[in-house]
Amino acid sequence: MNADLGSPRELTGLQRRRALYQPDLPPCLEGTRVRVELGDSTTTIDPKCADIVAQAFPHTFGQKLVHFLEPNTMVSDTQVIEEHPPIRVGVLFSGRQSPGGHNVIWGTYDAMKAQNPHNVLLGFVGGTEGLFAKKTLEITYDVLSSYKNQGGFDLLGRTVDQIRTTEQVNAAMSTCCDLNLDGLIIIGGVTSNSDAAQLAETFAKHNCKTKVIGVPVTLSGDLKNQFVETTVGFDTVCKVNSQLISNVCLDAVSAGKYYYFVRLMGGKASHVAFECALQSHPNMVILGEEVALSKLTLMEITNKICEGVEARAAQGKYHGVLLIPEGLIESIPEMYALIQEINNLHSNNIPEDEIPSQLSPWAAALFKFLPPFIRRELVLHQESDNSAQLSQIDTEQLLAHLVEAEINKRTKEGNYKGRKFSSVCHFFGSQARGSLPSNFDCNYAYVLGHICVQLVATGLNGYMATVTNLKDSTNKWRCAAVPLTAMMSVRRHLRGPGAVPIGRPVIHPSPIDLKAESYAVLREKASSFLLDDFYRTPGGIQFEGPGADTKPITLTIEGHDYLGDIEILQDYLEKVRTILKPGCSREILKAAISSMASVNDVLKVMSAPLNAELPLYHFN
Ligand SMILES: O=P(O)(O)OC[C@H]1O[C@](O)(CO)[C@@H](O)[C@@H]1O
Repeated sequence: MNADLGSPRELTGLQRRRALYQPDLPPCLEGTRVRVELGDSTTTIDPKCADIVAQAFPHTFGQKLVHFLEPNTMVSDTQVIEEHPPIRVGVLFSGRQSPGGHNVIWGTYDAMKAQNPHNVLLGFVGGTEGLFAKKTLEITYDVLSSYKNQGGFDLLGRTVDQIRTTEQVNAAMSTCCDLNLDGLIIIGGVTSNSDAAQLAETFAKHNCKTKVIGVPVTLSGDLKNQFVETTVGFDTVCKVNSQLISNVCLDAVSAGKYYYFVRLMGGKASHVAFECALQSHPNMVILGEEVALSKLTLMEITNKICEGVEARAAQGKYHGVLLIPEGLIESIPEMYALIQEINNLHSNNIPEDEIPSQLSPWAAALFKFLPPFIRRELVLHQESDNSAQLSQIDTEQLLAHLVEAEINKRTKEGNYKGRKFSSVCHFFGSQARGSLPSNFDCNYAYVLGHICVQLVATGLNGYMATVTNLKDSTNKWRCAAVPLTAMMSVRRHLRGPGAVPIGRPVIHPSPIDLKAESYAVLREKASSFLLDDFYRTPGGIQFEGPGADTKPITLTIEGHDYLGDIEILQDYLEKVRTILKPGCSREILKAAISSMASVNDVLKVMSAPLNAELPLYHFN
């Protein structure tokens, strides 16, 4: 563990200014008389798995949904927390670094101190290992001061995102009992929240008083379902990556000689690559979900890219930008089968260097076909969820290598008459993960921290803190909590009616919905993206001024009551265009903004449409 964790740090001017930013709270969380309503009982996200989940979680399955009420709502069946006896809560970063994580802790701290100044918040230093080893740091005003609205997870750090074995669960339980904790807040993605559910169940079974609450924090944006609209960190990571991608696009078109192959972090699902494509308009993006659906082979993907290269060469263009998600490699059917074999060998404790010789003849042939660097990366030890280490597999280099070989072949055969193909490869991962969080992530995380405290105070166990209506301004956000078991399912062997569920219930990463409106928007633009160099420059994250409160494009598009009606959008856009002239004065801008339904409507209009770019407006 790093000895510097949690120490006060010297902040730059920008960091100091960010530390002063005060996230907004929705009305339902303001004041000390927060009202909580219990709603319908839950089953699971996949009704076919309900029995299995119920059996695995007899103490925590089927609990009710929880809503936080607006201060003036008249409802009879509500719980108003009048008195707040002092509570003790522990918090840890279980998942991977994601911008905004610190604000969950800040929100928790503020809510606890508002309830009762004697409340105690303990942070576990070093994530799960700190939890097992009872290594804590008391969170105080001073400790927090240099971490508010800041990137990283370095207030507490993290180790392995895993609380799963009996030994680990028992260690966590004895820590919570010894420290007399009323609540344990686990910050992380699908894996961490699945483990949180297991811990909640075990604590309930053993009458341990600690209530376990999960918080959806992961840059991957894949903890997404009917209850969770997005995760903390996704917005920031997409904004930072989109800026980097757009820089690379401008570089590519300036020199006119390279193809940039950019792989983006984001786990198994392609949400980050998808959102970044909508924000920066690269020439091509290949989503893992599309490849899995069409069962495209490695060679078919290579040919698809080569066709794009040829089409651009026919227009005299020898540059381009291609985005791929890190999970693409696992979506390619033959690679998936190979990776599964490797995973099985790992599970049987076969050492990395012996894996190649133990593969089936079919898998061995594919393995041999791959370039040596990919072979080395494929056999690396597994992630905590026993899957391949996607961040370590240079799929962008593999594709660049295969495309080059194919273009050379076509050139020799006389089928490609353009210039030589050249590529530059990048992996954009931790560059974005460590960023200062956007206002959206700062607010979202801070609000989630507040919700966690109310859940612990209400005595709820095995819940995830959630916020919906995120596409709107903070004062319209709806705060809630959902039993973790309601998000669980069991993977099936085969698709179709004969499918047999296998494995233990967990919260699975959600793939991109290829029937969603946002995906239709992307596909509609695909040929223009490919040929027209329709690059978009969203710029760096804006912390103040117009643009500071923009939301992820996918989140806004899927907010149907807003963007579903394209005519309303165009109407707004027209209004903005006529009222705001480039370089207009601050007064006109203010008047224009207040004449709109809300500031957010204006900002959404300015940020969301793909085909209707607005000029930049400057304050005079
Ligand atoms: O930082 P680590 O431990 O290498 O983890 C990397 C993984 O974590 C994530 O950032 C989030 O799950 C993935 O996108 C990535 O593959």
